[in-house]
Amino acid sequence: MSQPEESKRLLLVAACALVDGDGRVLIAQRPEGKQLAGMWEFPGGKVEPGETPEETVVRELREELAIETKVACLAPLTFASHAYESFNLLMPLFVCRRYWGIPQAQEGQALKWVRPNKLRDYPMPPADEPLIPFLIDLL
Ligand SMILES: Nc1nc2c([nH]c(=O)n2[C@@H]2O[C@H](COP(=O)(O)OP(=O)(O)OP(=O)(O)O)[C@@H](O)[C@H]2O)c(=O)[nH]1
Repeated sequence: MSQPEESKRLLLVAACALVDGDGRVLIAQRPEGKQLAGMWEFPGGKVEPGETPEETVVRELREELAIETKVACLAPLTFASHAYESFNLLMPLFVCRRYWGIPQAQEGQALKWVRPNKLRDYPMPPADEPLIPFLIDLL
């Protein structure tokens, strides 16, 4: 059952477009069993209490992809604001070109490096679609 508008919570999620030397960005496929399973998304996750969104990205890149980066290596690009049925999502999107290690899926998720103008070939959560033109412009 959908919740009335006024009781929807605001969920803060921080996400990152990792960029390689060829100007491609990394997307990851949400595993089966999760909400929005099969959709391709930017690495990231919920901002935990006490964290800055940048710290969330550094942590999530380590947990999901086993790579290291630094807060100083994250540049804010834009944000997504989307009303899902049960929550309102606010998702800053950072760009990261400097990181250490080769991304390897730590949670069984498929990974793909994609040129921004090909992102529309991959089904993404509805919140993500408005982000694509910003990446096309940047890269
Ligand atoms: N990481 C990420 N999350 C996104 C994107 N777009 C988008 O709508 N989301 C939503 O933001 C939330 C991210 O939360 P999450 O990844 O930490 O959580 P999850 O659903 O995997 O749950 P869990 O980690 O608690 O099991 C999900 O509801 C996800 O659908 C995106 O590009 N990247």
